[in-house]
Amino acid sequence: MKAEHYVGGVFRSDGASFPLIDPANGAELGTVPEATRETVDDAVVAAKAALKGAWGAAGAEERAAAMRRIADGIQARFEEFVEAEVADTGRPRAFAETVDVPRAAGNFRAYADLLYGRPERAYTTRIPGWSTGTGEALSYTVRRPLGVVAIISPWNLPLLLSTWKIAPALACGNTVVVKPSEETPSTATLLARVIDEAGVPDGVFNLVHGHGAGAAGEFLTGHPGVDAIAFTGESATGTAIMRNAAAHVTPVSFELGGKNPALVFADADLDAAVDGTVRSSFTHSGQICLCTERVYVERPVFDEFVERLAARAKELDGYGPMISAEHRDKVLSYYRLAKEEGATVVAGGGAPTFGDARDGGFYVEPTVLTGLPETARTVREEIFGPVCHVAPFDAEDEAVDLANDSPYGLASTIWTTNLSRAHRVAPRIETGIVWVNCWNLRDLRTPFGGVKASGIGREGGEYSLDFFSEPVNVCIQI
Ligand SMILES: NC(=O)c1ccc[n+]([C@@H]2O[C@H](COP(=O)([O-])OP(=O)(O)OC[C@H]3O[C@@H](n4cnc5c(N)ncnc54)[C@H](O)[C@@H]3O)[C@@H](O)[C@H]2O)c1
Ligand SMILES: O=C/C=C/C=C(\O)C(=O)O
Repeated sequence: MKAEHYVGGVFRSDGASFPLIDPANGAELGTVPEATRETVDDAVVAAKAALKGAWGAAGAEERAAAMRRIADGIQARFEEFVEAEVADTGRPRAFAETVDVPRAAGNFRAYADLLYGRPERAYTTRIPGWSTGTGEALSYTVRRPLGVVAIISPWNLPLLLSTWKIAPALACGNTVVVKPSEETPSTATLLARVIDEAGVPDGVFNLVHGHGAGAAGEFLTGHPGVDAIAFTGESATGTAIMRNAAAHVTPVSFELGGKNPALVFADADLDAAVDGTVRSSFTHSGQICLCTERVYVERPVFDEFVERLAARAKELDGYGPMISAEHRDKVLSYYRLAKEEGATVVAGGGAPTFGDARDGGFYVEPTVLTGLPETARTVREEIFGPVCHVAPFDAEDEAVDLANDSPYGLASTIWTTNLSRAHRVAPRIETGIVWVNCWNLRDLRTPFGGVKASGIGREGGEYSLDFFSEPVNVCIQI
């Protein structure tokens, strides 16, 4: 798979290039072109021009039809997408087959359906006898595209998370310039092929590859021609982008980091809670922003929960690597820090050896820790690996306080069979998403996003359409 830029309907690979590394064995997969300031500028200019062309004039039905063709195109190249995502990330094949690729196609279908259901999202209000001016008026609201949207995505769910923004942006009639993570350029390049083949007008979808700080990401988010920025990634990167965007007061939608808590009450179905926490802490080797890194367990079931979770963590096999040597080193540095901070390592805590090609890859062991104070860096900072710290609690209020004592607020999970408790506790947790007796169960129409350092705004269903379009009120005096 050769990574290429796609600008104004043309594939090109100008700029210096950098190597793409297979995280499963450390081998070089190919090279990626690094977009220059000129490449980014060309992309923004092409996107701006496309707003004035056929795409700008297209009705909702036409845009929805184009998005369905894109979904069909992803489906038609299903195998290629799976292979590209597996090669870039080292993730288990089944994960790409059941999550990444179907969800990417699903993102385009979901927003095509939403769009077609309510074509122009126009609301009409006539309120007799009410006006701050003179006489009566008819007001109606039209939704206008924002213009050129910059989409910056991370490496952990490359295709899923970029299409989660591309689809609603296109649904609302915007044009986009996408910069995927430098670690995972391949499925974005394939998507450009699909969009090219789907007959979407030139310049509507543009793709530039490259790094973030001081490079393509920064050139794009600081570009005066960009009308909005949708970003998923680390909270610190969000700060840098916001600073850059401030120069042009560019609106942002941010999905950032987390340090997600799970609360296990003594009345929980313990089998389900253990099973759920194995999934929530270790799926994709903990490299999902929604993964649990803090588990609080009511004291009567604490010992049994820890013992069972640790046993399951030790049995895990077939898991994927960290995305890069650098990220592997970061996660291992937290494993060491945890020990220095006084943790008891009840499972994992190091890097595995396999005796095969994987030893050249970037693997770490699924790890369960206990015994740390809440002030420990290991308990406060996002690690983004297959690791959780488990601590006991004695009362419901204490559990809520522990969950909320974090700079982050993305997702949480409550395990209880007490219905009243579930409803009582859920709204008190300061996270954008609260799951009860489940994890990562996603209805694409629901609001998705975080509070505190975990993000700004919500995406999903109508919430995405609200971000990616601008309500304009038209008032006519009668
Ligand atoms: N809240 C969510 O929905 C969500 C989802 C997935 C991942 N994440 C978070 O993403 C992080 C992991 O992903 P990552 O390591 O790729 O994140 P990252 O912030 O390092 O990079 C994300 C993207 O931003 C670009 N970038 C980096 N610096 C930039 C800059 N100064 N200006 C413009 N662009 C820049 C990168 O090139 C990449 O494309 C974790 O913190 C995780 O929690 C959040
Ligand atoms: O990494 C963070 C985001 C995850 C989102 C999903 O898994 C999803 O939207 O299904």
